[in-house]
Amino acid sequence: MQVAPWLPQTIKLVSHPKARDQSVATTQIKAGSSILTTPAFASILLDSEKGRRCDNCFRLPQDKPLRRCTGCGSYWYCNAECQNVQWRKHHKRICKTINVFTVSPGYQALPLHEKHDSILLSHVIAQMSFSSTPYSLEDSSLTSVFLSLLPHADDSVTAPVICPIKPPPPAHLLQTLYTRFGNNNFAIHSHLNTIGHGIFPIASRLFNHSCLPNAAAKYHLSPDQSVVMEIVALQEIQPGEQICLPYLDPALLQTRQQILEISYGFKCRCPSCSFLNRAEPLPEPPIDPKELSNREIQLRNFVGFVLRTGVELPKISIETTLPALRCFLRESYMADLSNQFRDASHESQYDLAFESGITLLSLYLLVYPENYPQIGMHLLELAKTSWNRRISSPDLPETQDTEIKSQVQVFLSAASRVLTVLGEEGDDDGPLKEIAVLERLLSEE
Ligand SMILES: C[S@@+](CC[C@H](N)C(=O)[O-])C[C@H]1O[C@@H](n2cnc3c(N)ncnc32)[C@H](O)[C@@H]1O
Repeated sequence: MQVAPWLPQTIKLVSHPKARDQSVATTQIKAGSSILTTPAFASILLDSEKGRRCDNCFRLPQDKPLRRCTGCGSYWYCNAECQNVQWRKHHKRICKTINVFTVSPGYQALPLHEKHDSILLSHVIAQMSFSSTPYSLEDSSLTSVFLSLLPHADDSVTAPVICPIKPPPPAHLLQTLYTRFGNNNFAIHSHLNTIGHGIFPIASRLFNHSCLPNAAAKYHLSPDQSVVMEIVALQEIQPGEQICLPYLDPALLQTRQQILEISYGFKCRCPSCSFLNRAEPLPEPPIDPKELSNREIQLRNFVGFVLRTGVELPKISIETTLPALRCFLRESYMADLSNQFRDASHESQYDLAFESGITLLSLYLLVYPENYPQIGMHLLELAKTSWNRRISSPDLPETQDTEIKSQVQVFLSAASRVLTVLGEEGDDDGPLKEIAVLERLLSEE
């Protein structure tokens, strides 16, 4: 069988009973290794990021303010290079029409996510119009891989209106492209904040979903370039093992199965979903505050995060959750706990923040797979909370101060260990840099 030129050597495609194909490792892949690096076929910034970031490379302004396209005033760039790259890629075809289009009733009537889809589809069509044979389906390898992707299971999805482009595309092309959007496109993020949407056809072709993924996507924002996606192994992957990505946040414990069915057209059978289905109906968390607090202590002991320097994070699977603790496997409980931790940290209620923060960490360790970035980001938040407690109480007795200082160190080293697996990504000043600054300040004391 001929091997596609874009297939990384560490992967082979084999058939999957429900998802056409699956990618399996041909060799052992170490945690933190790069599995695939692939450029965006097309991308758009979220509305909320327009004017804040460069429309080409998605970077925040560096030393000078962004320059606005003088033609339409609706696209912003860091410099002439980025503007030229995007002009040649698609902007030349839409610069004159985009403003009239985005105030038109047809565009205005679209819900926000379809507005994003409409602009992304406009970018794809503008790109394809530049070909020597406009709208050729074999135009480039990314075009043909994109068109080979599985369409959305619901064939009633209809393409939104797009910006007028000359020459006009054949009507069926919009629909052919759009039926691949919902179940294939990616949210582009920087340090877990979504900043845009993009089409990365090779990654879509290769990776199925799991709520316990062994790999994750990160994005590189480099000067004068479109966004590049990198898929990184979160754990050691054995030869023959399927490589999966999370299509959504696995902490959406109750809604994720429905979202996967509606948006992606499949029932998730990962070990975590199978366990949750078996565990239904979940018991309610205790109403009595004392009883709730005791049960939370039981949860923290069960997961076994111990605040000792150099401690390894416990490896624990959701499937082992004791019946009495299953009441906590609710996304609403996790959301409330996360708000409680954030509010208590902001309001300097450090005991409450510490307790809810450790309970939340215990749940993250149960729900997310090993080295999942959310775990590392939360450990960094815990470190910052303990840090703030120290600096806001200069008169703490020395033993207590030493204890909190060592807490900060443990949280920082655990955060660093987790986040180093995914590595640097997104905007320049990321969590790994923050950790390095805090570690330096601690060591200089
Ligand atoms: C991004 S594509 C994945 C690539 C696909 N395996 C292929 O051969 O092109 C997403 C589609 O793959 C299928 N899929 C992905 N993960 C799945 C899973 N865990 N179980 C069943 N189907 C899945 C669904 O049809 C989904 O809409």
